[in-house]
Amino acid sequence: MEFFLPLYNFVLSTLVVSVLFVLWRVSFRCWISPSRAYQKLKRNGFKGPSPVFPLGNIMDMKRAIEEGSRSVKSDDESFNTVSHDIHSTVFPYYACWQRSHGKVFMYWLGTEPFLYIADPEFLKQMSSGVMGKSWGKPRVFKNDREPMFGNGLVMTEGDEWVRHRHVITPAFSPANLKGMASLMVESANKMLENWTALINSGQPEIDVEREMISTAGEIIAKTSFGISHEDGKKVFEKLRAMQITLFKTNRFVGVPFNQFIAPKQSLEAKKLGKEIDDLLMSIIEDRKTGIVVNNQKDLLGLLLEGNGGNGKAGKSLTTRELVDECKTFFFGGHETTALALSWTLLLLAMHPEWQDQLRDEIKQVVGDKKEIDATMIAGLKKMGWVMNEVLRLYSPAPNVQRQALEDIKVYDMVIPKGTNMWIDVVSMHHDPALWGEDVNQFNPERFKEDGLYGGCEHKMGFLPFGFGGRMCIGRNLTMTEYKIVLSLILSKFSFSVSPSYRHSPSILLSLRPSRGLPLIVKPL
Ligand code: HEM
Repeated sequence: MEFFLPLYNFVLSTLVVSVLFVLWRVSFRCWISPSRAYQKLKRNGFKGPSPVFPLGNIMDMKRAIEEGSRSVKSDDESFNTVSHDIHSTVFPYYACWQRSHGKVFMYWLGTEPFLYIADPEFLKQMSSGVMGKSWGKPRVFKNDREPMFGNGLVMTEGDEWVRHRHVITPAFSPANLKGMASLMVESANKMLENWTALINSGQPEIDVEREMISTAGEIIAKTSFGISHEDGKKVFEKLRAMQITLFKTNRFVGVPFNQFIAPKQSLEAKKLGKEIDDLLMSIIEDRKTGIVVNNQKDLLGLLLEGNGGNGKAGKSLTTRELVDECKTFFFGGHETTALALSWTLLLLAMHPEWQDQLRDEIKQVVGDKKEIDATMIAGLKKMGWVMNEVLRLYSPAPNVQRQALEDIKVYDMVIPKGTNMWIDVVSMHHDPALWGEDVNQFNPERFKEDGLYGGCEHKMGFLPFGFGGRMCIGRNLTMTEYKIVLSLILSKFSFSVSPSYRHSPSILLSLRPSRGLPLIVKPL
């Protein structure tokens, strides 16, 4: 017995030390480190709602959402009137905190500090002198969205981001986008044939949001990695399933060990992520080895050409990186564009005079040619104003995020390294101080004289595609797709708001009509 005593003591003390170590790590991550960050932000003059450990302000946010939905019953009159004054509907907690703390304050998602910004001048001061590569992306979202974006462009940082952006940018050149236009026309025409069949069968009410998501999904899958073969279709379906798994659940982002709150969903997302990676990996390998002889001008083809072209180490992307970029294009690209088109159809349905104006413009630009092509895009000026006005009122990307990778000085305050930033685009786009008293009216003409900023009082007040070096890489692709799809729709159909439409914009990563967008569609 005495022989075993030293071994027993050793095992026991190792166990105690290990437990103490784990406890220390947990309390450092969950308590000590956030408390230090809290004190530092407070010392620097940043105020905000008081957080409660370990949920931060999450319960306040949930309460504000519940109160908002309780105050609007489904048969409520307010559903039948469409108000574009949406900030307090989609972000009730920020609207409430703004009233007490102004346009810059701090709040907490679990144990993660966030600096909320809805003041364009503060944003300008904060970002001047910080290069694209010096911004981080909130770690808490990187972990959470890993199965969707992997280490693709949206999430990379530092020199890695520079390398990815440098390799990918040429794929989005105007010449390459022109090559993709025919894929867009093809998918849009397929959708419109389907509409004609529905209308002929006596169903003039069409949920245009569902239609746009599916068509834009097909377009982005074609333009990213080619959907023409069966594998492409499978990827597309799995990518959609993963998005729904990740964003339709209550996951307490920012709360330590939150993966154990919805373990089934976390595992499901991981499983889907792995299946998508395997499918994309085999598509890429087939292209690389020439098994699929492909002269399609999709983004993957262009990136592979780029890779083969210079072949320099560090100037190309590995197969793993290409997989992540294909996923990033899909998620970053299809829903945002589809929502821009869906909200446009709603606003045009409410303003038939703008449908007429755009139809006249399309007739002038397309002339006696049979159909729109990429060379005509630039001529559709009024359509450009409409697109900007829709992106202002219903910005599909309702926020932009950053993380400070080093201390950042703004006026006499310091934003400490590690602080996350949440830039509230919806608030700035609906701020009467920036846009005037008609801020909540649909008025595309505000972009007539000032095509870039729509007469906004501050150049950082209109940010549908973000800002600085990290601005959206797909904005020209979106513009091309938007104008092609909208021109084809307007040339063949007119539309009005269905009596069954209920106006309920809400956030599910992007800003979407949560009860669909039924319109009554008529052939011209
Ligand atoms: C209406 C359509 C779109 C909207 C509103 C939109 C909006 C945005 C926003 C707000 C950002 C963040 C910018 C920042 O952090 O400053 C972004 C980044 C990005 N977008 Fe888009 N986007 C759209 C379409 C697309 C498309 C079609 C693609 C690709 C095919 C795409 C790919 C990306 C990528 C890869 C990034 C990350 C860029 C980087 O960090 O360097 N987006 N987008």
